Amino acid sequence: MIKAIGKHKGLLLAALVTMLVQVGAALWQPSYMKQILSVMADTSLSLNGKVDKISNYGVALIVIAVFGLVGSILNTITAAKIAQVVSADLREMTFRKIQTFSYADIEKFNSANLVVRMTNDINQIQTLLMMIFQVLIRVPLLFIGAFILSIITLPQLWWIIIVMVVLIVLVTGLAMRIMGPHFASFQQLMDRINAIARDNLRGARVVKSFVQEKNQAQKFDKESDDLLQHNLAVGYTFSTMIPAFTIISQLAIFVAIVIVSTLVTKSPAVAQDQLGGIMSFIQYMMQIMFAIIMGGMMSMFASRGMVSMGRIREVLDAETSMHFDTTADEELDGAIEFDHVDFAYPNDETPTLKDISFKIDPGEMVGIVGATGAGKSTLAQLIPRLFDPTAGTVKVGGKDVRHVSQNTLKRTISIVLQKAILFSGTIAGNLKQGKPDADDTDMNRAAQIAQASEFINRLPEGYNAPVEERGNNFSGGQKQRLSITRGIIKQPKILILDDSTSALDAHSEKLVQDAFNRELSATTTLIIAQKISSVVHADKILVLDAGRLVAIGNHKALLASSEVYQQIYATQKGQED
Ligand SMILES: Nc1ncnc2c1ncn2[C@@H]1O[C@H](COP(=O)(O)OP(=O)(O)OP(=O)(O)O)[C@@H](O)[C@H]1O
Repeated sequence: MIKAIGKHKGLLLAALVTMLVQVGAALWQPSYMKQILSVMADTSLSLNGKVDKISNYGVALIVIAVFGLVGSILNTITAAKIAQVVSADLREMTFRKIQTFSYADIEKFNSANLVVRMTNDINQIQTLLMMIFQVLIRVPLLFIGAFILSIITLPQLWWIIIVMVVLIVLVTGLAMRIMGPHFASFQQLMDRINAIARDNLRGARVVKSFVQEKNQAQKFDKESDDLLQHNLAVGYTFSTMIPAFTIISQLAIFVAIVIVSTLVTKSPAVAQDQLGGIMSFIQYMMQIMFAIIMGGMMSMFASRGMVSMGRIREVLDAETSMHFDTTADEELDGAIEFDHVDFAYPNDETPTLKDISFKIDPGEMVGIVGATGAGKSTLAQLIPRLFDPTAGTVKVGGKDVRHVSQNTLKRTISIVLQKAILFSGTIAGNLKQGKPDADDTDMNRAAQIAQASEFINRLPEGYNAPVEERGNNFSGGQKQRLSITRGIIKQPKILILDDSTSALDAHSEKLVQDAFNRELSATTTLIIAQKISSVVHADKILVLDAGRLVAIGNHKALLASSEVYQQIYATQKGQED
């Protein structure tokens, strides 16, 4: 953060200078008030003499006030600018950092939580920065300046200032103690509220079809009411704090006036000076009170801002759990090898994969089957290094994936995930995520294999057709075909299809498979499938059961030897019949 602020030295200086002008003007004004009142009470001056002097002081007062006003406006503008540019820098730094996170890092933080950090937490920091550059230096300067000047103005009343300061500090301290814990809860509640809202909106179709609106609303209301309670507690404390300050200051003013009147009555000789002084004294008292209140407010925003700053620092300082070798990019073949691989998800104690070993030769078509939750997707995600195994090694082209460059892995492997995720933009934009320099020929070739060209060509804008947020303007099957197109466009050596034809009808699925056999015969293809019919022709089938590889072989061999495979086959056959 200091680095981010340090980049804007010119603005920092401007904020400082304008703040000093503002404080100077505020502290200077009361002394002129004192002069004006002293002139009025001066019996030795003629009326004309008094008018002349008062006019001069009046002009000086106006000039100082104008300086103060201009200083204040410019300070607000510069403070706002610093707060905005620094928070924009922080937001961009945070986003860039998140882009370097591995899949495991994102899981660890949780994506809703990261969104809150990039929005709400950055806003809190922006407010804090604005406060810092408007009041941080102003508060102590104003406090010390007004304190000294008030005592110089009416030395007899020093103790009133001390008593007032002690009382205000006590009230402010008490209020902070009451409000502090509520601030600490704000951010956690915001995380929870955001997570509910995000899940609800993302899963809008599920919510509607299961008529879950009421449940969702109740869940949301509970968290929102919690937040309300904390907000109310802060509000109530705040609303008692302000009248308490008013009472303290009015009492102090009252006592000061009573004492000055008594002094004046007792010794009229000093009346002129005392009377002039009381006005300035009251103004300084107000400034002291203002400084303490501003200090209190500042510490309130600071406590919220510091929590947010801590949360942003956590992201910026996070060591990514995955480091890629900086070795030169290389050409790897499509061989895959798992050697005694164990894997447990972050924050999960029980391993999802246990002691998995197998070899796949380049160009083979391999099926992976197993009951739901057996670990098929997890196994596939270790090949492109979305996660690292907790034990054992995963090799691609004969090399441990931890010792090849990220670019090499990206070029060699494509994974088409179970859930077809498209980004808003155009079809071409989405396909180019697979190969940035893809031309029309590349797109056409890939789309034909994935059986997507038929519906893309029917769209008036073809490859430039718009894709809405999360690809919502396409059907499930179309989204899957577009994802497959994106996966094969770069002609990878290894293609992993994680249940990626599940939304296609049997005929379309057959067309995709035939096209794969024809066009991608040199590509190692891993097909994770729910249906055995999707992998019967595979060279090999891996059978997973509760995280273990229980059998490996072709369909015929497995039917003869694997009990788990026989069971799956029997259930599915029953369903088909
Ligand atoms: N991101 C994750 N964090 C923690 N646990 C996970 C995560 N993803 C999956 N799991 C757990 O790992 C196990 C294996 O999940 P996986 O998705 O690999 O199974 P699968 O065989 O592909 O299932 P399906 O056929 O239903 O897709 C499951 O018990 C699941 O709960």
